Amino acid sequence: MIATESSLHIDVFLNSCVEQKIPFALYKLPNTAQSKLIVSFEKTEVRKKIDFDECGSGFVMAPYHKENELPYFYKNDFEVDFEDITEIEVPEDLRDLLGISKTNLADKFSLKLKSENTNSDSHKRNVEEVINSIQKGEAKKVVLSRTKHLGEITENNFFRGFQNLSKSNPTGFVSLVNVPWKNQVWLGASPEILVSQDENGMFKTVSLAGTQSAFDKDGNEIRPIDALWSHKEIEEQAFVGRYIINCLKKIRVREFLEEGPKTIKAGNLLHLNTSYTIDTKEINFGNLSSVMLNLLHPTPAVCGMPKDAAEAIIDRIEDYDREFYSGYLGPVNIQNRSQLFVNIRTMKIENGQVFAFAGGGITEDSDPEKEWNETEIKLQTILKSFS
Ligand SMILES: C=C(O[C@H]1C=CC=C(C(=O)O)[C@@H]1O)C(=O)O
Repeated sequence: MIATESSLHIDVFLNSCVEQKIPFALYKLPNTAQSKLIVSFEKTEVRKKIDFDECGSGFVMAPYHKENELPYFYKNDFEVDFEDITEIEVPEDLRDLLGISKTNLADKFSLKLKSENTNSDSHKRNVEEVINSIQKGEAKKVVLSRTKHLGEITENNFFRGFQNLSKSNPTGFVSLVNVPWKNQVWLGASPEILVSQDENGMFKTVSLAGTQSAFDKDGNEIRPIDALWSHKEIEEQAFVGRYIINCLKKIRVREFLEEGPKTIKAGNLLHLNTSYTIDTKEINFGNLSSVMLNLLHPTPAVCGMPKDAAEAIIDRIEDYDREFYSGYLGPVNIQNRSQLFVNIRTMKIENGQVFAFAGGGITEDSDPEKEWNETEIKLQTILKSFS
């Protein structure tokens, strides 16, 4: 695109939106090169229960705790699709709202890493406590997570962070979301579909769990087809699949296509993945996505089994608020498609400080040391944003 009077560098535009507290969501769908930017002109927060038939088109950002907090909804007042461009045409009214300054924008998204070593003791103690609860019969699987203060942003170019993550995660849902009401920006690359429904009424969800590095100890890439999985990981993933099938049983949906488990690559990691596809037209269940969204979230990939017991254990043992981590996010009713992803492999930037999040499924066979290492390699995914 040729730069004109009303065109702006996308990085200048995004940073100005953050400064001026204008809500936006920038995202790239898995296995595509195209990105989309959605900007809402609504300065006050819009929050609602997500029913795909009623909520209109826009972007959804939902927290983990569904009881306390409704999802945020970003109406698509302004939309741009782009692939290689760096300039976007900005309408006059939005330009005025932004008060753009073209100067002083960093060329990088860089981080001053926190110098002190992270102490693994408290997470390992928490893992042990969860294993004890499981041994006492309180639950079968619990996803225990932690947050890590990575450090302070030194050069602030959010678009560069998004581009870096898109490059290192071609198969992920990469997103950069400004949540001005909380003074937070969230950046992540999710490997996990929660619910999606396309223009032909095809519904999809997945069971994703089990984690290993995509590289062997010599740094060579492991082909997904060669990956070996332990009993613990196979069981951990099966819990999620069983839960999805139980949700379908509850609403009497019997016709679905189950594919997997297969090993998939997500950035620097490998996971076990099974997908479930349903033709909503064939079974005459147009609103399946809304019903399933409500039943599925939070799945045992981020919470546990049985759900209520796992939720209570998480609330008791985790010593921080997950906020949007392990919630869900994505476009709704955009080009007749809705695609919501689980908000994992993510970080928040708040007052220039960066906090990343990672969790792992604990079963009675878990080993605290290995669980700690798993959260560390998951955090590596998000560190790829910086350069
Ligand atoms: C909860 C996370 O990952 C989930 C998704 C895939 C594999 C997982 C696991 O192996 O434990 C988790 O269930 C996270 O990355 O923070």
